[in-house]
Amino acid sequence: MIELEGLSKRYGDKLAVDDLTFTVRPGMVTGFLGPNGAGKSTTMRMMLDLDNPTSGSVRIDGKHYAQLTDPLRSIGALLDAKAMHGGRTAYNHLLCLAQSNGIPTARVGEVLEMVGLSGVAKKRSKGFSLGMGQRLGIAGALLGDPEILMFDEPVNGLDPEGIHWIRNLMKSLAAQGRTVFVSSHLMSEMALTAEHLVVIGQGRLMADTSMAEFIRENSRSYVRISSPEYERLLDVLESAGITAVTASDGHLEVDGVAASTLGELAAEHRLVLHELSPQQASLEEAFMQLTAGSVEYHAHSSATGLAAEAPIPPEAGAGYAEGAPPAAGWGAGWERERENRKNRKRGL
Ligand SMILES: Nc1ncnc2c1ncn2[C@@H]1O[C@H](COP(=O)(O)OP(=O)(O)OP(=O)(O)O)[C@@H](O)[C@H]1O
Repeated sequence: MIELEGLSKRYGDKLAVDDLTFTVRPGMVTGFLGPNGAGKSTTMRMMLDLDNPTSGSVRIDGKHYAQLTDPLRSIGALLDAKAMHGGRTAYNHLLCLAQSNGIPTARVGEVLEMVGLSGVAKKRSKGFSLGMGQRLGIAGALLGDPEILMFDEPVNGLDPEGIHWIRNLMKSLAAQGRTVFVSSHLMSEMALTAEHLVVIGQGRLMADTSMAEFIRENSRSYVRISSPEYERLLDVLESAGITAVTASDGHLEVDGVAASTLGELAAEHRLVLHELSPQQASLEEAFMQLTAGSVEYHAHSSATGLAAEAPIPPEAGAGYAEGAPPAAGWGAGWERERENRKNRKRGL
């Protein structure tokens, strides 16, 4: 278990980490998300005592990092795969780590085998590809067979087979009851790997909740419905008091009504339907929705004619941090369209 309490880090006038309090629990993969510059790496460095907090504390299974006798036996981490002595062979790099943490030499061969680097064990790591470097970093994290593992962008540079491997590795480590804390910008990957999420923006805690809850709270779910009798479908829906919005591809989108209710309504009016499908947003959409107000570095999209939605306050739900920065309105366009339709109906 990793416990953060009031953790803050200031660099000059920049508050990189702002009063973070959360617990990373064993038995599951916890994803650590945040836009660029949100403070993820700084937080992870403080967890490993590589940076001193300005205030607050981190406890690793109840102890400060400095109190751990052989740290690699308690917490293994992959932070920066390039942060190793390139002149050393993969084997010697791991051997040095093992010897400084009282880990038996035999474990070096074991972890090299686990990460698929046995064949290059005697090669200097400076000749390694990005993916090989990541694998060596992961071998270092696994070396002490620790109960807690932390990975910063572990799939960076890995090929599809490598990504699949690390995903299964993290899940199996968590299934063994270990604490697994992982940051990644690859949302699709995170959605497949993490069960719980901690999200930060501008150094502040924005969410500490389950993956399912996070997506549910930060996305719009609706039903796509289409019929060859478009106008009649619209009339049927309107007469039932249901607002539908026409999507750019000509389908109708209905918010807040179950697909089964819509199907029964269509059947009652002998309407042929070509599509009736409930839609749920992805983790990526939910993440962008929550963090839209806290993104520091973003490209301008004026060249493409795309415009961002105006921010509206998020609806706070369970697990959401008080005072989290405002998110852009996921349903703002939808609400506008609903108003327009009402106005058209009133002849405005
Ligand atoms: N050593 C440092 N000195 C000064 N400022 C720093 C230092 N390290 C980080 N920062 C600043 O602190 C903020 C948080 O940086 P950090 O690298 O922790 O973010 P991150 O969430 O890991 O970002 P990314 O996703 O881009 O890796 C940034 O504004 C960064 O510029």
